[in-house]
Amino acid sequence: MAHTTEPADTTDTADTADATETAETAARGGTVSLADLEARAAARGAASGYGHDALIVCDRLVRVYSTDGIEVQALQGLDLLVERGELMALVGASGSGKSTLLNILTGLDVPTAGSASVAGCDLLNMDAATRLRYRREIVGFVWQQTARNLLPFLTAHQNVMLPMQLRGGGPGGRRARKSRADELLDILDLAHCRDLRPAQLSGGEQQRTAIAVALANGPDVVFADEPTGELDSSTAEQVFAAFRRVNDELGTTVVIVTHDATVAEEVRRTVAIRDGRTASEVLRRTEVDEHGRESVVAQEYATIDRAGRLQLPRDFTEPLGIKERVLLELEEDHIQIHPDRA
Ligand SMILES: Nc1ncnc2c1ncn2[C@@H]1O[C@H](COP(=O)(O)OP(=O)(O)OP(=O)(O)O)[C@@H](O)[C@H]1O
Repeated sequence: MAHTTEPADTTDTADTADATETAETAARGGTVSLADLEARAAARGAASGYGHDALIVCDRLVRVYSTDGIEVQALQGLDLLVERGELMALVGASGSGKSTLLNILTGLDVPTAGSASVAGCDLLNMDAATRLRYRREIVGFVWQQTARNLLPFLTAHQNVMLPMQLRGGGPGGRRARKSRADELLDILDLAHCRDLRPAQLSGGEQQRTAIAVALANGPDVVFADEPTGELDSSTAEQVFAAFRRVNDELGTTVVIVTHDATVAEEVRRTVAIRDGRTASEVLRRTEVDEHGRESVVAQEYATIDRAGRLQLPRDFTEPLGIKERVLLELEEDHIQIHPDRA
């Protein structure tokens, strides 16, 4: 086990840059206005802020549902950073808060407290027009149910064209839209399905067409909710391969949300959600040994939230009978956690 660290604070560097700039301005005989200083302070704040360069930033996200006077805390201060270009999965058991988080990230719901932004869009403060643009252009979706992804009376090609037509405009007009739809169907190995309707496609072809639809307007990120939930394992493997290709070839960030922990074998980073918080992460990387042999190494990390809390995974605590408290010992380069034997 190891823990993740937060991005290094860049305040010192920014301070030095400010001082240099101020000295240069003085040397040129100029004056530094209050507005200049305020703008620099704001830039410095943004540069050193939590997840300032991440594509998706969830900071202490809370969502409370109130029904008939009963409150359910679906998200309890969830922190999450996703970098641009990642292929990652969010995994959690039923009731852990996955759908609640997904609804917020896709602009369908707003959190009760905390902050969330995707590609610089503040999800708590979007007017109706911005929200519509966000859902059309910034994010793409692939849902578990095909009926939610594809219109049954349109061909695969027409389904991919539709989001571009709804958005309207764009360089090159209809001809450019048609060729983008063909290009996406090609990337997803669906050229042979171009003129077929969803009912004439296999389950895997339908979900790959759904990925092409999600990519039509060139979104920054595609969210996929249990995209392989209705597929057998070999078809599911093809769909994961399609996500990897899209991520590699188009650089689109992909976030897969699922209850199935085996998804960790299909993506580079898996973040586990438990009780409305991010709990741990699995990172996979390829290592090459001295004989040139490649092997995939997966390591599990516990996440430390913004308040400094660390959740220990149940598979670690249960065998040792760890319950209310643990004994901590700080060593030179690590921390030891012992069961409370007092
Ligand atoms: N509209 C709602 N009103 C009241 N409680 C809700 C509502 N939606 C979700 N919840 C509750 O919030 C918690 C998290 O639910 P959520 O649907 O986000 O979990 P999930 O991980 O997506 O589960 P599943 O995989 O079963 O869909 C659960 O306790 C759920 O009962």
